[in-house]
Amino acid sequence: MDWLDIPTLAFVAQFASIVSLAVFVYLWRNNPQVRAFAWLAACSLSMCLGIFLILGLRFLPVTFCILSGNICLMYGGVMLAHGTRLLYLRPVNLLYWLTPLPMLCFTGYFTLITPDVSARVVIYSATAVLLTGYFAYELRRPLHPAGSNARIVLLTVASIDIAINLLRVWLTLVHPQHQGLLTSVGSNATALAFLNALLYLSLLPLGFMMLNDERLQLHLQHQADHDDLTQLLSRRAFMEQAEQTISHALQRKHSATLAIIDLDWFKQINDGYGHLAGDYVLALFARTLLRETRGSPVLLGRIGGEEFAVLWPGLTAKEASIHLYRLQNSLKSSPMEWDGIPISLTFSSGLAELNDNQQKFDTLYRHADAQLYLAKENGRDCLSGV
Ligand SMILES: Nc1nc2c(ncn2[C@@H]2O[C@H](COP(=O)(O)OP(=O)(O)OP(=O)(O)O)[C@@H](O)[C@H]2O)c(=O)[nH]1
Repeated sequence: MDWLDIPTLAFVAQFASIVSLAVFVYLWRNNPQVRAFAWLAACSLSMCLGIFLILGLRFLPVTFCILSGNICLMYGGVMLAHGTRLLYLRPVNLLYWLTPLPMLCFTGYFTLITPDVSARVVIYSATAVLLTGYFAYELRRPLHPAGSNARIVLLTVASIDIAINLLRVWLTLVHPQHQGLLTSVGSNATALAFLNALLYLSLLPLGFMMLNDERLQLHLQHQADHDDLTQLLSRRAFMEQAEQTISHALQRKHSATLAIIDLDWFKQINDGYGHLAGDYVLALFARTLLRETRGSPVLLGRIGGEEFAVLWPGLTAKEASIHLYRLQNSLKSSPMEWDGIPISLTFSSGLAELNDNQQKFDTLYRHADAQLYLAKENGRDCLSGV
């Protein structure tokens, strides 16, 4: 079969390793360590296959050039995927690492298959400039405090990398070599490829340092934003996030509903069964609240001792009340137990909906609070403001 030659096999192997990597990373996307190792494993795999297939042809200078070029592209990909995740403290957007894949495949194809040596060098150098430029562009976003030194290092490396690759493109265009598939390119261009690969390799320890740093930051941030007992948002975090959610809803002209929930006669639970029982009831109530509000985007917080807040972006008060009635029914149909003794628990809630008079979180909150007061006045175990 004519088409099944060594370079095609090399390209297919490289492509397959990238696809399997994509699947692997996607399946394990919640584990940053796995993502990093998956990238490295895929890099090593494609390097090994490349070495195996190309060394067989005994054209060392070109092997050297292709390997270093691919190393630089792969590590560019690693930094692109992990650099953004590490630096901006937000989950990896699939597009971040899918974007460079076609570029990497395209480059893989041209580095291994096209018969024009100069074209190969120009194409993969230009791709490297694109990747690095994209990565440097991503660095414009604010970093978490521990990342600012890393940002300087990364920007410096990215600038050097872009300069090296532009130089390679220029050198190759000035001294083009239109020869066979595996013929040596100019030694200057090869040396620059090696330099580039070294540059990216030096970034690896930095990448791992940042990975650990990010995990620590995320852990601390989670602790600061969540209430220990219920694992819901703390009052401060809820207020901050609710304000943002409200301004987004206003921009998009969506509705939003805030409910403040207060457990009824909670002091009696503490007095009757002890503080530990009170804690248990609070934690269990939070879990039930989570369960009964699942299915729609929602912000949940514990904003006081036995006071909770729920913000539903996109829902009217009537729609939001359906969740609260469900919660009420759930508490009644399966009462909590402490030491085998059933504890009946009810709550009162005040709701406020975003409308022409209530355009700010503050007013929404005050209105919901006033409604809660009415609910308590009306004998508790009811909703007000629907
Ligand atoms: N166990 C426990 N109790 C808490 C916690 N935070 C606040 N409390 C108690 O919650 C009780 C709230 O009592 P009150 O404000 O009188 O309210 P209530 O008894 O629920 O009465 P109403 O709200 O009027 O229905 C107080 O006894 C607080 O000590 C907590 O984290 N754990």
